Amino acid sequence: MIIAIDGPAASGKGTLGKKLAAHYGLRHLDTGLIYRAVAKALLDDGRPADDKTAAVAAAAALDPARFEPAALKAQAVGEVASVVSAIPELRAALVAFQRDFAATPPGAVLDGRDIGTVICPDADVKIFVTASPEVRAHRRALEFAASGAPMDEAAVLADIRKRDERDMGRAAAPLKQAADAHLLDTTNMDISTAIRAAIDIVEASRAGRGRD
Ligand SMILES: Nc1ncnc2c1ncn2[C@@H]1O[C@H](COP(=O)(O)OP(=O)(O)OP(=O)(O)O)[C@@H](O)[C@H]1O
Ligand SMILES: Nc1ccn([C@@H]2O[C@H](COP(=O)(O)O)[C@@H](O)[C@H]2O)c(=O)n1
Repeated sequence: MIIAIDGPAASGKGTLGKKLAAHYGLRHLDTGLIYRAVAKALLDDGRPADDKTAAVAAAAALDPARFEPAALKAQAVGEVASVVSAIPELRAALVAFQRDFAATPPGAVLDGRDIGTVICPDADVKIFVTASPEVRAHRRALEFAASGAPMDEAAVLADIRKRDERDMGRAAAPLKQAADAHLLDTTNMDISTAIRAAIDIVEASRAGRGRD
């Protein structure tokens, strides 16, 4: 089974992706980490975020087994990731890895921005998870504070709005809900309610097409 989860920044994609993968015994790929790793490579090398050649070279050198999520989750890395991810050549260079991951038994949950629309258009289940920008900013600010790197919530909200706009407005694989994706708005749901709702979506989809 392949489950595609897309949605805007800090909407809860990774949280749901991890839980669904554990629940169904699938592998999980947070595809945002890939774009963040390319962004970090450019930052470390002092390259501009729109350096196409350096971005494609960084993609070719990536080793997901060596990703350090804590460093990649920094706000500054996310900001550059949302610029670098608009480069069509970079996106093209990353397609095969993501599709191979999805196709490897026993199946996978991938979360990102273009999973249901571009990477896995034939996914068994597609979920588009969202929440209001204010709620997402609040959750992310709590997360930054808990990690020991507190950030002003208004600044987090501004960053989220800017990233959403870039991700939805770019020409290459923009963030949008696939026509056959189930919308999950978690604005008024706590984590356990959101997970239950996501499992209900998967179960309803499986029942609809005969369990696999
Ligand atoms: N329904 C929820 N209620 C409360 N907090 C939540 C909920 N869903 C996720 N969170 C929290 O919100 C924060 C962002 O969630 P998460 O990292 O899963 O989002 P994301 O969409 O994967 O983010 P990114 O865009 O960076 O990939 C985390 O701290 C997570 O614990
Ligand atoms: N499939 C994807 C995943 C991510 N991006 C870009 O990377 C940025 C960081 O992603 P997070 O999920 O970790 O927030 C994001 O803002 C996107 O620009 C992408 O384009 N496609």
